[in-house]
Amino acid sequence: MKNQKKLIILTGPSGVGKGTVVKEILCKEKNFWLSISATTREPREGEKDGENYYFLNQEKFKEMIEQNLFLEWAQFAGNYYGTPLSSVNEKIKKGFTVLLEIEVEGARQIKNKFPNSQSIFLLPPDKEELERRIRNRGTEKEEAIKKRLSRANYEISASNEFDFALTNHNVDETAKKIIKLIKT
Ligand SMILES: Nc1nc2c(ncn2[C@@H]2O[C@H](COP(=O)(O)OP(=O)(O)O)[C@@H](O)[C@H]2O)c(=O)[nH]1
Ligand SMILES: Nc1ncnc2c1ncn2[C@@H]1O[C@H](COP(=O)(O)OP(=O)(O)O)[C@@H](O)[C@H]1O
Repeated sequence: MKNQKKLIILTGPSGVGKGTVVKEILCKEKNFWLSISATTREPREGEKDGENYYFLNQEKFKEMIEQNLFLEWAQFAGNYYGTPLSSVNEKIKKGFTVLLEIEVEGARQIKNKFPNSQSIFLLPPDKEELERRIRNRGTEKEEAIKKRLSRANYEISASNEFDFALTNHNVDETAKKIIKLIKT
């Protein structure tokens, strides 16, 4: 992968608004492409295989790890998540700016492998707002919410490891700021 500047990492705690902001960015920028990750977590209502994620069982996920088919992978809140290598390579070759919406461990792996990639950490306005956003989203059971919130402290404390840290107050403004960072 030569043009690593076209590889953008968007990270930050669960519920901060990564997915929402990425959607807004993709609406505004037609030359950007969001990598579709593989995961062992159960699909949420309305999520489609091959669209939101590739939903795999653990056996298949581990097989892919052994075959070196992931650019990075990590465990998060009891499940595996990973970025499939081949589609990212293909899109970069075609000239797309590739976005990876991933948690902190995977973000570190990408930073180490591709020093020219750009990394952006999204922060919540405060902890109470983060919890409100996760709860109001209404997609998780209490146990999964607790796991995500307890992980959030650790993730937020890693925010200074990344190239930029932005507070996600407003979706449209955050999307615009990220596009500007990527393009300058
Ligand atoms: N390392 C890594 N993390 C991922 C990947 N795909 C998604 N994630 C992250 O895994 C975490 C959990 O994702 P998800 O279960 O969809 O929950 P949500 O963040 O609460 O919407 C989030 O921080 C995602 O950004 C991936 O391919 N690799
Ligand atoms: N700037 C914002 N202000 C208020 N609510 C937001 C904002 N960004 C995202 N949200 C809401 O917060 C919840 C979590 O957002 P989501 O994009 O799923 O987060 P993540 O992908 O980081 O887990 C969603 O219900 C979303 O609509």
